[in-house]
Amino acid sequence: MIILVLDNLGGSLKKSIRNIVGKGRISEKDVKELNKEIQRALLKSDVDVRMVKALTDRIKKRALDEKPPKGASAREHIINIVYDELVNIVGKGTEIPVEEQDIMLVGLQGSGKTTTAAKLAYYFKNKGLKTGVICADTHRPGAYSQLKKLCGEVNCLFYGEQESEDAVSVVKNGLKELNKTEVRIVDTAGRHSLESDLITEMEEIEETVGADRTYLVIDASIGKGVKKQANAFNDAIGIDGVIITKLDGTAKGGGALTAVSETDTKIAFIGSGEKYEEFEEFDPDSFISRLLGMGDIQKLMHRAEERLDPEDMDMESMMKGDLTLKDVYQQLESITKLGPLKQIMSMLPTGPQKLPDDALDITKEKMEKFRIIMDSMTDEELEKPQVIGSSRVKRIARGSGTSREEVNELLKYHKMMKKLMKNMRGKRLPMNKMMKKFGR
Ligand SMILES: Nc1nc2c(ncn2[C@@H]2O[C@H](COP(=O)(O)OP(=O)(O)OP(=O)(O)O)[C@@H](O)[C@H]2O)c(=O)[nH]1
Repeated sequence: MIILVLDNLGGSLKKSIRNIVGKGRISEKDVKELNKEIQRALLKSDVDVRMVKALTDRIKKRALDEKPPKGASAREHIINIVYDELVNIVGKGTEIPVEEQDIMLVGLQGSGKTTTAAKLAYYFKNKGLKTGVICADTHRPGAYSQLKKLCGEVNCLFYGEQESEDAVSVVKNGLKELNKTEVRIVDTAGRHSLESDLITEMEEIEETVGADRTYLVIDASIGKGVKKQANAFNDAIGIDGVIITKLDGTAKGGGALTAVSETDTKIAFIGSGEKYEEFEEFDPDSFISRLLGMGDIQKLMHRAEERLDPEDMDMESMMKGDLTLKDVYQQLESITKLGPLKQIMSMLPTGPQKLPDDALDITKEKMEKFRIIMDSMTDEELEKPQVIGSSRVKRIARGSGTSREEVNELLKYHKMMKKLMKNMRGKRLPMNKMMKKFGR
């Protein structure tokens, strides 16, 4: 799952959007306030200042000039505008062709190219294409063995020449050697700055490979210097897309966004860990939907369809009547089938309440424990958990061989779910309508 590039943006933006309620038309003051939040958050995330200014100017102009479409509230209208403009920056869905191709990876030293080469190989191998990787990094001593080892783990072909200093010749030989593969990935040497001899070598490799796709690999935490770098790579060999790595770190991500905008390309993939599986296609839609707090409903629904029997997830009944502990247990059980509860919650448009992080950390073992605890409860307690005071907690813990903390934890879930359901009920919308309303 994507870690938000613009984590900073999420909370504050949601808050200002939430403030625009019940209005037919957006005021200049509303836009100003919203734009201030957007600017503050984006600048904190290291997005280029001119880019931020241009974005918020466009948002302001459109918000004040354009009339909300018929039937849409001012709030929906502004969400759409912000959404559109953010999509304009990160790029609309990038298509990753699943076909025979030569790929070249370039980037600054340590940006994660070598790791990404293996991740890409794994990605295409999983799509059923025969994949090979060529190590054209003849500068860094450890590059050859690092890539060879990674290719072994991913189980794809590898070509490299440990002793060679001539990257262009290695690439030529590698392409010949791997001519039976369908996807060939060339990992090049990292540039720590843009030395002219390395630029020349990169141009020569690009000519030799005749790459169908050249990806600029960027460390997510890269700051303002990215603009110059991205332009230099783009001028030298032309960039078709950006791969952002290390999104699992304390990434701000603004630098990467600037690179995308500067080179007029799109984010193709994102990497969020050292392992080769921690890599996925960039999905701007879900990224921005969640950023705006609209809930990634489509994804959730899709997953629900994939993994659940329809009767497993009866959201409407969850919202009716009083929740018993048995209901909570059943719902927790079906919801956890969808994925980690925390993730699910982040996808649902549940409104302003914030759930404690640890409360969402629910595992199979925990579910088993809850079941045991509930076995020690009377029918009355199961139907009306509010009757359970501290002496009953003690008794239930003793009876079930668990601790009082564990019993209280189950009761905490009950309270939390009840609150959540109440909140949804407050919207007076049946779930399916709500999905439509928030889904895109
Ligand atoms: N946490 C995390 N670490 C990553 C990710 N991608 C790469 N790394 C780590 O970043 C470090 C540098 O990655 P490399 O793949 O060696 O980088 P490189 O660009 O090939 O390096 P040079 O060849 O020196 O230019 C390694 O320790 C990787 O394990 C990622 O998505 N998340």
